[in-house]
Amino acid sequence: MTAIQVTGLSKSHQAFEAVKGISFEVAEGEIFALLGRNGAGKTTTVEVLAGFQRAGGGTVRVLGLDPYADRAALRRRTGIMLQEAGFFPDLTVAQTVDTWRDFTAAPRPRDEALDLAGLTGRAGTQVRQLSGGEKRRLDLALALLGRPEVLFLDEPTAGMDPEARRATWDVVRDLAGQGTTILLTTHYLEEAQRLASAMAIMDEGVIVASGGMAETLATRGGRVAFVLPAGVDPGDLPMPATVEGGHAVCHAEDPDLAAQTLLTWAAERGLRLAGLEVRAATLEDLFLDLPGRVR
Ligand SMILES: Nc1ncnc2c1ncn2[C@@H]1O[C@H](COP(=O)(O)OP(=O)(O)OP(=O)(O)O)[C@@H](O)[C@H]1O
Repeated sequence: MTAIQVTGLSKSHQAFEAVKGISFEVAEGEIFALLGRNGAGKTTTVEVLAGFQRAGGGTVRVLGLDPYADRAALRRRTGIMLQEAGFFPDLTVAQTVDTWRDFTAAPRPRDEALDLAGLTGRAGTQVRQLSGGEKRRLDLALALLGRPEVLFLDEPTAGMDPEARRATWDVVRDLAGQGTTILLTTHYLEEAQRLASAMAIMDEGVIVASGGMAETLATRGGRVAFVLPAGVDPGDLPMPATVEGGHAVCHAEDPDLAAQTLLTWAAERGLRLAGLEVRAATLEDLFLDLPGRVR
């Protein structure tokens, strides 16, 4: 079933059209990444989906409801983690969660929410003493309190260290595994690639690429890189290559086959391909290939 449906959505801030007629769907239980450089229109889209702003044009449905007109009904079924959390700095983490629990129907127990967000050891800490990444975790704990069916995460791991980021990925995956639909925005392409099964890349208010993550990347082939052996001219290689910092890079539809061809070619000449790296296309490759280098 479709959990989020966006059809021809547009939204202006005063005279500025931040979102210009975008369409996409997110299936129930799916993790969907909305990507794009600063100012692309991601947060505006999330704010419309969360019912904070009314759609300017087009239609938006979340769990079959209009997020703006039906926001009271949807608030009980959705969770949101926005970029700027408005916490009370003097409250402790536990007090903050308890305050939010009072406003949440059938909330999770405080300890469960803190545990999910990796904040168990910080329950007694004042919010003002939390690091930036810990504040993001507190935000996540609050977004999870109501066991939402749909969760909006706007840059959920910004400022987190690699360990906290990975722990958050596990939480997000577990939630999706339990059927929660998750729409996230992120500037960490590795995060999007690891977590999301579908994505849309926005630029200046429009979607410039979208589709299933694995399918989209599979159509882009991959690359083989190695240290260009001394005395070898890139033109001598059995396939076109670019040279970046002494490394030859060959793009190929089938990178494994390309690596075999290169290794055979090298063996016949008694050459070694040091630092050989074979990999499928990444989301970063996709971004770099987009017109105008969307980032
Ligand atoms: N309240 C507002 N008033 C006027 N312009 C706004 C407002 N909110 C956003 N904008 C503009 O709309 C455009 C889209 O902003 P938005 O926050 O949706 O982008 P984003 O893709 O989320 O960017 P980022 O990655 O930096 O968070 C930007 O050019 C921004 O300056």
